[in-house]
Formats: sequence, structure tokens, C-alpha cells
Amino acid sequence: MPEIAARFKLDWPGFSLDVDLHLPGKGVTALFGHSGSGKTTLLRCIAGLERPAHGRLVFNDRTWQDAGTWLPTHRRPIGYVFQEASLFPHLSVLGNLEYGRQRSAGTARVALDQAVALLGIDHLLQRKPDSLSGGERQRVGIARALAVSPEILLMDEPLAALDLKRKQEILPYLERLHDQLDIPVIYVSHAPDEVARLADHLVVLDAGRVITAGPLAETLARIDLPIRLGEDVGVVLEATVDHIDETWQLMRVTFPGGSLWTRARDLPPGRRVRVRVLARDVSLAIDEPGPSSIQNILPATVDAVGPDEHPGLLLVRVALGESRLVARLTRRSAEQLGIVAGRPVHVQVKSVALME
Ligand SMILES: Nc1ncnc2c1ncn2[C@@H]1O[C@H](COP(=O)(O)OP(=O)(O)OP(=O)(O)O)[C@@H](O)[C@H]1O
Repeated sequence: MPEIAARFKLDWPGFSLDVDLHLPGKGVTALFGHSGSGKTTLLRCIAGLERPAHGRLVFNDRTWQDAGTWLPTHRRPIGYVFQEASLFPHLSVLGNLEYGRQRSAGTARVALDQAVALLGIDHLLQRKPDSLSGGERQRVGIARALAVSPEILLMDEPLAALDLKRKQEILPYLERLHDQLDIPVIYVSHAPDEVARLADHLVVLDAGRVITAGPLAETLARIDLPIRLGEDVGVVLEATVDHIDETWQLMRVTFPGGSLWTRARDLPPGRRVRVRVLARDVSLAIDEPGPSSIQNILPATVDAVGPDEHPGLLLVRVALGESRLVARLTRRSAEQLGIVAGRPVHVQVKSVALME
């Protein structure tokens, strides 16, 4: 599988970046971390917009940077999406897309027509940028990045400048990119919900260093990381819709190790979905609970126990077959229930978010 090998060392007053990463050559890799952790700087190094004194970057067996090699940005087969699309105001949307394409030197991987269709902007092609909404402008910005037929798409918080409504409007298009593009995407974000929804692979940065990197589900289930996610601690599960209960308008999704009920959606059985389960919505019981308003009660085994941000809380990871859930418990209840690794428990899941 093609791969991206990136090693950068950069020193600025008050900030240094020191990373050595191997990223998959397909799917969406999220660069995640708090503000100032170095996400944008790392993305800019990959794009050649920063030139660190010590750096090595190999993309699909081609060296873009090492001690004796430097491929300038315009010669790298990249598409770059900024937080806000800066479109030429005097050109129509189509003019903006074609301008980007003229500068493209790479082999055509994603045609302009395909980019237009993927981002749903065909009805906007004759419009001028100042007549577009923020969300539409950003969709054009993404299409423009794709119109240069890139071999990799670099996105720097493409939703950060949008309000919640516009974000919701654009997320389905990003999901389409995820499903239909065959080029790797590196996606900078500090929003856990975006990462849970879009990423396949996760790199967590803190103060210019990589804290952890790996497949999304596995990395989110780590409870030993110093990064503070607060209310967003939780896991994602790759699941399949297996039953719709029309009477109660509920839907059952199955994952390796169990199944969960959630609100029904208009999705056919067999459809692959991603579900997010937050640690605050998971509780544990030793004996099988009696009648309860909680619909999802599953047998599991405690896998690991770790500290949480507040000294009164713990994070407990449980195993259900090959899947993992994380529960947030008070230290007192963990003590009272005798929660230790290896202990069989019943997991109660109060709420499940479908990332679809
Ligand atoms: N050109 C520069 N010269 C010196 N310091 C810089 C430069 N650009 C960024 N920095 C600093 O480097 C650090 C990392 O910045 P960076 O933009 O990569 O963080 P980030 O994780 O992308 O943050 P955010 O989520 O806020 O965009 C910050 O402390 C920033 O002030």
C-alpha cells in the first residue's frame, strides 16, 4: 500500500515540532490536537509551505524532501484546502475551478466534472464568489483543490470558519469524499465529533510531538493518553444495520462483539454505519440489571482502568469480543464494584450517536 513517511524537526521561539510518522496512503488521516499543538505547521511542512531545517518526506516512494532534495509546493501533487476558501472575486465559480486546473501538472486523477459532482456545486458554476454562502464557498474551495488532480488532499480545518448549520450542511459532502476518493486525505481538526465521523486513522499531537497514532477505533479507545477530551472521551464502532423495529421506531446495529439499539433511520439492513459511544453514556454493573429504561445492556469484561481528568473519576475500558467501549465512572463506584482488569461486567449504554 502506498505510504507517506514524514520526519520533521523545526524550532521556532516558543514552539518546536519534532515528528516521525508513517501514514497510510489511503483513507482519511486526522491530525488532531488542541490549539497550538502544531497541526497546521505539520500540514504546511507536508505541503512544502514550511521548510524545516531537518526534514524528510517520502510520498509513494517519491522523495519530496530530504537533505539533498526539495520539491517546491507547486511541484508537489497536492490539493490544499484552507480554513476559508480565498476565491478570486472577479472570476465565476467555474473560472476559479479552471484557474486551479491550469496550474495542475499532475496526471488527471479526479476530473473537474467529478469534483463538481462530488461537492454538489454544478448549479453554482456561473455564480460569483460573493454571492455564495460560507458553506458553498468552502465546497467550491474543496472542489478547486480536487480540480488540480492531486494525489493527496490536505485539509486545514475546513469547517472551522462555519457555524453549526453550515457545518452540518457540508459534512455529508466530506463523507462523500471519504467514500469515493481514492487518494489519501490529511485532515486537520480540533473537533472530536468531526474526527469520529470522518477519520480512518488518527494522529494526536501535543506541543509539537506525536502522542499517539494509529487506526481510529483503536486510538480513541486508548485511555492512557494525557490529552484531555473532557465530555468527548469515547469510542467509535464500525457496525452494520441489522434490524429496524417499525413499531418502536428503533434500529439495531451489530458490531464485532455485540449489538446496540438506536433511533431508527431510513437505512436498509446491511448498511455499514459508524456509531460513536461517549464514555459519559456508559455505565457498568456487576449483576445483570433488572428492568431498566436503558435498552442496551451487554456482557463484557473489564480490559483496563485509567485515570480521568478529575481526581474523582476513572476511565474504564471494557472488551466485547474484539470491540472496546470506554466508561466514565466515579472512583468510588469503581471501588465499590471492585472494577479491575479481567472482571466480568454488564455494560449499560444510555445513548448511541449514529455518525451517518
Ligand atoms: N511562522 C511562525 N513562526 C513562529 N511561530 C509560529 C509560526 N507559525 C505558528 N507558530 C506557532 O507554532 C505553534 C503551533 O501552531 P499551529 O498553527 O501549527 O497549531 P495548531 O495546532 O494548528 O493550532 P490551531 O488549532 O489553533 O490552528 C503555535 O504556538 C504558533 O503560535
